[in-house]
Amino acid sequence: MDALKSLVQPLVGGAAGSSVIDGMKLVVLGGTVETARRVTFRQLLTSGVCPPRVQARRIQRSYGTVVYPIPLSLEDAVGAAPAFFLTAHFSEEDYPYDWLMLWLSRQPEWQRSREFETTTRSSSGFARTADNSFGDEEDEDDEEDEPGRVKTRVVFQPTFDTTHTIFYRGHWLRIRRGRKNDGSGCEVLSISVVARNNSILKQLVLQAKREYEAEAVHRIQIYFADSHGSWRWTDSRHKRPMGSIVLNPGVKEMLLGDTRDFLKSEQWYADRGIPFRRGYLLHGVPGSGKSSLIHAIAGELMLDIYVVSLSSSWISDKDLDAAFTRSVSRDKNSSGNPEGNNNEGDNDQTNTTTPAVPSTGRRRHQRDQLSDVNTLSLSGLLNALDGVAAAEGRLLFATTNHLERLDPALSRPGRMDVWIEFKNASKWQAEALFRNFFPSVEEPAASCDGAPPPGSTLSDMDEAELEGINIPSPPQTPSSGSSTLWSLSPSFASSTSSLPPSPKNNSSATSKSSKVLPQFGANNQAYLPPPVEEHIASSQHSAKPLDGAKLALLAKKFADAIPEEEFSVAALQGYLLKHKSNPDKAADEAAEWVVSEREMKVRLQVEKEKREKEEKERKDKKKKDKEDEKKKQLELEKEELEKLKKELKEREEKDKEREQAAAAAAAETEVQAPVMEEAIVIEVPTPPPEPEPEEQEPEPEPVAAAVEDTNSDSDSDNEEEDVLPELVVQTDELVSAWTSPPTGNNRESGSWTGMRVTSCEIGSLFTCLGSKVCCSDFAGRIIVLDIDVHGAARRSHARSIVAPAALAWINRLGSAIIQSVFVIPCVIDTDTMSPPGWRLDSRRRVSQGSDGRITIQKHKTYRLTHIAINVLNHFPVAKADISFLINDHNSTSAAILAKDKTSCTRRDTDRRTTDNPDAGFDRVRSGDDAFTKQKQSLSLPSPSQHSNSNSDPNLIQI
Ligand SMILES: Nc1ncnc2c1ncn2[C@@H]1O[C@H](COP(=O)(O)OP(=O)(O)OP(=O)(O)O)[C@@H](O)[C@H]1O
Repeated sequence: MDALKSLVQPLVGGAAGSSVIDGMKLVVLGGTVETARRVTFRQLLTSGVCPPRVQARRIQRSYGTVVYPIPLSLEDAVGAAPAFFLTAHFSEEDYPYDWLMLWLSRQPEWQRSREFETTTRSSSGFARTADNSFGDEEDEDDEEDEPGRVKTRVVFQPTFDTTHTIFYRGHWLRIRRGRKNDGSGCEVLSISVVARNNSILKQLVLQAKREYEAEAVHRIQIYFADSHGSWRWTDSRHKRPMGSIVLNPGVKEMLLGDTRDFLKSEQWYADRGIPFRRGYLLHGVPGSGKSSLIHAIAGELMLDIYVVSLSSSWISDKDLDAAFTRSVSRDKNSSGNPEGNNNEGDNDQTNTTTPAVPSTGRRRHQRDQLSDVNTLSLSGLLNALDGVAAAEGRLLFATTNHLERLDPALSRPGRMDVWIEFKNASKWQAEALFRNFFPSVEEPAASCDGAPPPGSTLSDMDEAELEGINIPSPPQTPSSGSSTLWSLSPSFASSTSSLPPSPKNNSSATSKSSKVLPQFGANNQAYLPPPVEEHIASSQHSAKPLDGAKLALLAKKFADAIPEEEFSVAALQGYLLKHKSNPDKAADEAAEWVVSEREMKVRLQVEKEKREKEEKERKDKKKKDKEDEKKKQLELEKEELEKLKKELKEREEKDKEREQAAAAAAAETEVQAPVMEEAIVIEVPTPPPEPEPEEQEPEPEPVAAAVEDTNSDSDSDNEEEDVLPELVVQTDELVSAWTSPPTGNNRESGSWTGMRVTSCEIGSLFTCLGSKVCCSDFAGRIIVLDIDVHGAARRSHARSIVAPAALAWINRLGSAIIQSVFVIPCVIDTDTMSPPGWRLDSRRRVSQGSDGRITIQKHKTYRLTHIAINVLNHFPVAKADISFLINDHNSTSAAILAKDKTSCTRRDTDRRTTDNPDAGFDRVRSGDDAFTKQKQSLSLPSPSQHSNSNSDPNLIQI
């Protein structure tokens, strides 16, 4: 200390120096004590006496509590300086960030930052109002005077991760802008201060909030419900003065009185157990001021507007309910930030009296994809309006143009307490509108600055907190301070977005136009100025203020010309806007406008009717054409059916004759070849046979016997089918199986396309095939439709229904491109055999080997036999092209019948043994007596006759 004294003494000298020395003593002493304390503390931490977290907490406690969530890390705790600071962090996802940014933007230290960036972020409140903003140098003068011009203001702000020091109320604040480390990129403002407690930070936040609100007090914030059930800030609008709304006398006053009374009556409602909600239903013609009135009332009551558009594509019961139950209160205990947002839980320390404008960050952090399905139900809407969880303390305005379409449940008292009808403009309204529209020298133009109601004061608490703080313009709060104005309107957005230039703007425009500009030639003496040309005179953008008498006269003239309740106020406003610089013209031409509007209305009506008529005619014609086509199709099908029936009948008769002839022939040859008679039966397939006992097989007789059995007994086949596995396939698979390209060398023989259909309504089968399968897919193929007809259906059914239906389908496909189609309806005698659905018969295989041979494998030969017969007789199939793998005795008949074409193989699985796999194969040679006789008895058509061979009544060949 003496050394220090000796150093300082010469500098300060004498008695004056002693006080300085004392001060320095104090500093050195304080520094020593603090250093000792820190060293001790660090030792405590590093010694591991307690875990770091606990230590950090202890440090936090020992250094005082923080107001806002402060991630006081261990590093902070052991670091040199941060341990002395109280630090508050403000995320851009929360409103205080905006308040503070606005406040900071007004601080000279902030503006003097040597490292700064610029932004034109106009959506955030601070950017609109920041003092350190600048515009285009050249335009600066004009900015004030050009209403409606979109001003692009550029705002200075210090860059990220730089620290700034600002002096505030006797404290140095260390302020740093940074980003969150959680990957969100969210901006964070950190304010640190050396202080004994957090009150200085509290005061700072409150002041920033007040200033922010003072900026926002002349505006209304508009929020829209988004698809996540949250409120999304959409816009901030100037308040609309109540005086600019022209409604029949008393309506506005009543509504305003009612809303004000409601807002004051929370206790009254609570005492009586009535939900503290009030609903207003504004209904009537479009453009009559419903949305405008809501806007004006919101401004008057200092409330924000939350809009739910029921026609949104995404809206669902859940979303609506979520939106309606969000806290959107202006209550001072609420942040105004809808609860349940991303930043839920972050802001329980904030207090607010007005909702603030969310920053771009909040919009940036949008969640999942939007759904685009409107699933809102009436019950969902009713529930949202006054369900158990429905929000209280809100005014709900619903607007509609079609009252009659509303469900009575929706509009009943309790949900919609006050109904107001909006009509087209009366003469009285027309006059008032005219008066409102044009400025008068006597009346000041309607102000839209939304001056706060007198008497609104700061709350006591806030006053106490803010004692001594200089607040530029005190914000206004609603008297009740706890309500929100809601608009349930499909049209609010559109109507509010097209607000006309406000009277304020008009007046400022007027003042600009009336500004005295330097007049060239004003001092001319020799020549008088030429008169202003008419088109120049008429190009003025705003009218000169009129004196009261003239305005009254013009307004009356205008109103006289406007018919009672024929035009909407919006329409009148549109007309007046056209003449906004010329009130005389507006009044004079009103009658003319009415006439032209009427004419246009008539014209539009006529056009509309014409359009509707044409549309109706077109629809009728389309309907009629469709019906005709359907009728035609039905007739065609009916004709075809008739034709087929007739053909079938003829065939049956022929068959009968042939049967009789065959029977006679069989009787004749009974002794020599009893088999023949049996073979005849093959012509008319009947339910499959019971396989003959093995021992009967080798005899020539069993061939016929087996065939006979095929016709007489179907039950055994059914059992067999039941046992055999079936492959279930989807329709598409089936279709693709049908349409898969032919394989191998099949130019001569054609390729086979086989399908077995079970348990399917025949009509739908063909419809399905017709729609799914392209005709060309069948080109060059031999198609076999092997259709099992189930249950009670019998052969006759198969013939009369299935065959014609198939034929009709085949006709539609276009037989030209198809080599041949065989339809083999067969009868199966059970109802329950197959489960419903499409099935591909896995037991049947039609395949073609690499050598071009077609192999058909099937367990029921009688049908196969017929296929074989027809194939062999109708196609120039090369010898040995077709072989049949048949596992029962009837294969013989196929083999025999095919014999003149090829050396057919019959494999009798029953007789095959492991030792000799070929044991079951008999070779039936051409020229066999048995074969010849069978062939004769079947009267099979020769290959040359294939185009019109109808020998088998169960085979329909195209
Ligand atoms: N009664 C009125 N007083 C003042 N201006 C009105 C009135 N009615 C309509 N307007 C003007 O007409 C325009 C449309 O009005 P607004 O959107 O409020 O009508 P709306 O009844 O809500 O129509 P919609 O039912 O089609 O939504 C606004 O620009 C508004 O200024």
